[in-house]
Amino acid sequence: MELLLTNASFGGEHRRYRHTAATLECQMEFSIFLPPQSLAEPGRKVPVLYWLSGLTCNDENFMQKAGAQKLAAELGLAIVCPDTSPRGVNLPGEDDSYDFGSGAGFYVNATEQPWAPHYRMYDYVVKELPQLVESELPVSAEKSISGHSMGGHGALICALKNPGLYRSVSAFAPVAHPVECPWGQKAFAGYLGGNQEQWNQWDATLLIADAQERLPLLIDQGTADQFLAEQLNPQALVRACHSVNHPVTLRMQSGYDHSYFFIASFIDDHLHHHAEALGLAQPQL
Ligand SMILES: N[C@@H](CCC(=O)N[C@@H](CS)C(=O)NCC(=O)O)C(=O)O
Repeated sequence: MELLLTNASFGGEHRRYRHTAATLECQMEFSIFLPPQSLAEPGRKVPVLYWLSGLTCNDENFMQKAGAQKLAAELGLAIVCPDTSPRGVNLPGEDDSYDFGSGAGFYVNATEQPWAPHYRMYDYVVKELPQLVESELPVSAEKSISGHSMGGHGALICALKNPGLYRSVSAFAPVAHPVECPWGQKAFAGYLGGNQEQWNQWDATLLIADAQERLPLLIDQGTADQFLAEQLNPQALVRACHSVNHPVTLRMQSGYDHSYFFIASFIDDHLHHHAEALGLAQPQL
C-alpha cells in the first residue's frame, strides 16, 4: 500500500492510499478518515463506516464535501471511501458515458465480456478492501455501510446479501430499484447481460423479500432531487419492506436536491445511527 496524502483533520487524519487490487486486476485508490482515538495508542482499532459514492465520483467526493470528519472524530469512527469503478483498465467504451464504465461500477460483479475480469466492485468492497484496511490500518472488523445514489444502492445490496457482516446500513437517495430505471437497466445489461434473472440478484428492492437478516434501513431522499422521478423510486423499496415487515425509515427531505449539499445536511443523523449500532458512545451535546 502506497500512502499518497495525509491531512490532519479534527485531531485525526485523512489519508489517501494506492494499492493493487487483485479482485479488479488494477491499481486502486481509496481514502480513509482515521479518528484521533485510532492514532492515540498503538494497537487500538476503531469501528469503521464504508461509504460508497455515486456516478462520476471517486474516493474524494465524500471526504471533501460531506463534512463528516468532525462528528466521526468525536465518535471515534473511521470512514473508508473506495473509488466507484476500476481505473485505467482501458476497456473499449469505458469512458464514453458518465453512467457506465469508469465511475459507474454499480457495485456488482460483472459477468459479461470485456467487463468481467475487472468490474467486480462488489467483491472489492465487501471482501478485498476491508481485509486490506483491517490488516494494515487501526481499523476493526466492526463495520457499517452507507452511500449515495448508485452507492446508496450499493450499500443496501452489500448489507442485504451479507447477513451479519454489517452492524447497520443507510443510504442517501439510493437507486432503489435498478432493474426498473434507466441507470440500472443500462448498467445491468452491460455488466450482467440479457438474463433478467441475473439482474434480480443485484436489486435491493427484489432482495428484501428473502433477506436473511432484517437490518433496519435508514434512507434520506430529497424531494427536489432531479433524479427522483426517473431513476430513484424509493417508494418501491418501501413497499417491498412493508410487505415482509422489513424495518425501513424513509425520510423525504423537503426541498433538497441530489447533491452533497443534501448529504452534508443529514450526514450527522446517519453517523449517529451507525455509531449506535457499532456500540460507540455518543458525544455529549
Ligand atoms: N453527471 C450527471 C450527474 C451525476 C451526479 O449527480 N452524480 C452524483 C452521484 S449520482 C454525485 O455525487 N456527483 C459528484 C458530486 O456531486 O461531487 C449529470 O449531470 O446528469
